[in-house]
Amino acid sequence: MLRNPALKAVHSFTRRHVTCQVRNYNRRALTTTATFPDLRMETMVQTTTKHGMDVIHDPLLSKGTAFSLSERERLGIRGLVPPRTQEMDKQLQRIIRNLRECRTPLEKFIFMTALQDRNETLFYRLLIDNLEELSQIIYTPTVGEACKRFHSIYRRSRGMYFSSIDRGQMAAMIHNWPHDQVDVIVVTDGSRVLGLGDLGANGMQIPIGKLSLYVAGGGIRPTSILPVVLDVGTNNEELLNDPLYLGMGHRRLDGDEYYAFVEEWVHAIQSRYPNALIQFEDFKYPHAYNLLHKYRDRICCFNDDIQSTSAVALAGVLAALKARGKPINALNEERIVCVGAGSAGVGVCEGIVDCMVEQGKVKSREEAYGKIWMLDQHGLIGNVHLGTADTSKPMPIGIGDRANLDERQLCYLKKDMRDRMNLEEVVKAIKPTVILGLSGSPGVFNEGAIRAMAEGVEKPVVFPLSNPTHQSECTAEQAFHWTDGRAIFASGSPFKDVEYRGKICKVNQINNAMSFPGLGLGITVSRASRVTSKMFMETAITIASMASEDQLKSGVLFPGVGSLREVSKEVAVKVCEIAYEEDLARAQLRQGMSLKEIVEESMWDPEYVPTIRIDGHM
Ligand SMILES: O=C([O-])CC(=O)C(=O)O
Ligand SMILES: [Mg+2]
Repeated sequence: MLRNPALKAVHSFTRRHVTCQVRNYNRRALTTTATFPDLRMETMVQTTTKHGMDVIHDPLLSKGTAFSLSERERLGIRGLVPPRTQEMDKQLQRIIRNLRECRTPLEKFIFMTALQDRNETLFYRLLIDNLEELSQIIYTPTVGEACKRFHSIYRRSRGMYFSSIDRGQMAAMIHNWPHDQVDVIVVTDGSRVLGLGDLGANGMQIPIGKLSLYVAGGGIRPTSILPVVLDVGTNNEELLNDPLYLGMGHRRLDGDEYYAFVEEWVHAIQSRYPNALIQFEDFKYPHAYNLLHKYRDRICCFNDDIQSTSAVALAGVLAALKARGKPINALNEERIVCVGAGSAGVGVCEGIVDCMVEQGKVKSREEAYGKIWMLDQHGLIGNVHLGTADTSKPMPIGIGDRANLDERQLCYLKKDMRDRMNLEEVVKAIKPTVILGLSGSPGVFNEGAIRAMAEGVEKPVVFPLSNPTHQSECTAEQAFHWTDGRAIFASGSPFKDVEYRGKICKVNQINNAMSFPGLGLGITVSRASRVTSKMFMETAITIASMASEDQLKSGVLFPGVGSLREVSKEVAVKVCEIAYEEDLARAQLRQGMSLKEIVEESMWDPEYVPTIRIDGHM
């Protein structure tokens, strides 16, 4: 039956499919070698039951103008695309030329989305080959603008929406998703999108953008990802009053109703995809923490804004110690100011505290809390009994209410300092060595504060981490000018390097994108059942060790987003190691292969593979 050498080749790769496929083509007398000139002994193939226009309109199958003649023949699309078969490099030339003609980042975003909707292989090739430039379009910062405008630039559906009208139906609905294998799910309720606040269902662009980076940076398969919005309503008046808004037109569910909604969704996911990693994204404080606390020991999940941001910020601080010529286990010698007390602020500080405790140079957790001064939108979390500082000019930072501080935030309360001191007062009083911005409030790192900081330390570590760019606590230019070019600088969104008095001052980007694709890859490869704190701490240490001595000296803390695949590989290997060490891995290790080889081999690379049609009744 398998006389044809090409069919034998396929047979050795996907026995089940090809045996069936042979039957199929036998019936149509298409078993000559000529039908499969593109298949060789070692050829990878993808199979489909689709035919004709359905192939062309499926972005996971479509190759646009790159279908070979024999593929056109066997997929029933002969004559349905222009006659010349165009290799991928030619397609890329055309795409790049068109992309360059887009005038604004948002136009580029719309262009990239359209490409993703037509041909995912080409989309990911383009993205991977131009990661530094294009991650700024499909991800931070442009994705922020795209979220705000989601309901007006909406073209085609992607991902799944679970909304308040779906209660009681979610377990059935999850079966509408077309793929049986899902490895990574990114879910948001749109309540705190980047530093932009409540954007309701418009937040969908965030899971889509994050998952595109999972594929491009972490080598996860595009068929194995699922972006999700939990549409529990919105409190954004502008959206509620906009007749074109696409989400539910009621205010947010809260309290028990909210948690019951999420619980039903988790059950639905678990019923179909029990092994999938769930990334909670852009949930407002304290829901973000409460959900993490509820689910982290029950399912394979993490919160990106709390845990990944924490890992990358810690990586940045550790690398900054190295750049200053200090050992990385001297974290306890730093004095750290954190502006922002929401999920990211508290998450980052907890990661630093965990690390100080792990390094063994503090006697207690309390001592570690003492090295961090936290400010919320009213100023320092200090001692009300000592009086409150001038509140006539409240700091415009963060969301939330000073009166609602919880036990996580109160750990940082400074008993010996007045409550609500402003940033400059705090800086003058404690002379910090590191200042972190996780406030979502632009400009809060003001000149007075940063100049005062620079007086007390040779190389001030200035990390305004809020996103997107216009929410940053200060600009790179400001940081270098106010510190005479001495700052070690990193921001959440990209800035260009700054020239200051003839010297090029290096800008780093500390974004959780450096962490989550590698983490997801490690979890997927090892089939870890849980995501643990150790995985994040080791991720931080791994990333912090990636820059060379020379790079550190020049102010580069670690490789940029352009090297995301290399960073992700290292992180994934570490995460796998921990998964096996902690006895959480469910994948069998393969004999004779190192973890690094297994990770490398499992990374998906966008290239066209021959497509063959199979019988739908397999
Ligand atoms: O999306 C980003 O660029 C980083 C992030 O998670 C956030 O700011 O919420
Ligand atoms: Mg986020």
